[in-house]
Amino acid sequence: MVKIYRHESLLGFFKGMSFPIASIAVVNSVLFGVYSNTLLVLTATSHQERRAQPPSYMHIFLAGCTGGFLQAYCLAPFDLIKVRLQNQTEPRAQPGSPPPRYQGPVHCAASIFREEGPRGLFRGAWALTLRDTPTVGIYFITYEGLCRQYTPEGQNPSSATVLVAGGFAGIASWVAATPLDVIKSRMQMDGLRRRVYQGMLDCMVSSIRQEGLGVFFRGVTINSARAFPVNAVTFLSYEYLLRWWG
Ligand SMILES: CN(C)C(=N)NCCC[C@H](N)C(=O)O
Repeated sequence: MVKIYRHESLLGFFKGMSFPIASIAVVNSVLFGVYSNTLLVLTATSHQERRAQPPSYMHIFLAGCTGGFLQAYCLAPFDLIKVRLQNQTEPRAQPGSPPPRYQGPVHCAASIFREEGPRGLFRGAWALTLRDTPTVGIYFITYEGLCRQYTPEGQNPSSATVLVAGGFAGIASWVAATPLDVIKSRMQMDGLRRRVYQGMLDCMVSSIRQEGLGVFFRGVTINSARAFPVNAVTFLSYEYLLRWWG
């Protein structure tokens, strides 16, 4: 934090934020929409009926994985732009210094499109899909498991339970996702100047060789600290919106 502040001032902490904000509504709608509808197909029970007839953990996991798989494709271009902007560490343009490579999210998207073609916007999408498919399954299983544990049978979970279960679901899924998150971000940065990795496996092997197994847990603390409040609020909104409109 001190280094970012010294090098890039307060603005450094907000780098690449506009795109995630623009994408978050779309990506979460796809995730929760696909999850709910897959569960509906698998169990033939609506959200309201699910408290009386809880779905099995296998159905919850499968519905979560389906949601994770489909959301990864919507997320891929937004996530790529965020990673490219966050890794651009030149200080803000000063008089006389050359402008940064990407001048903002739209310029970044246009440059990738021009230089690498439409497929360039999906660089790292495979790693993202592998990261999100199982870990979103874990996300929903943790949430449901904790809610059931702390809610009397047949009742809706209280707001406090939803907040805590949502927060821990976020942490559990991010702990599981961090190894592939590291690889995904390296694949997304690869090709910016020259290609370093032959593919995902090569990226994993050379990362372990150069930095040891600890590389797979880089960023896990900050990911978890962010995951708790974000996912507590996400699940609270989801539960309340479904109760009002369901
Ligand atoms: C890659 N992982 C861990 C997940 N996709 N988890 C489920 C949703 C996470 C939530 N949108 C968040 O940004 O924390």
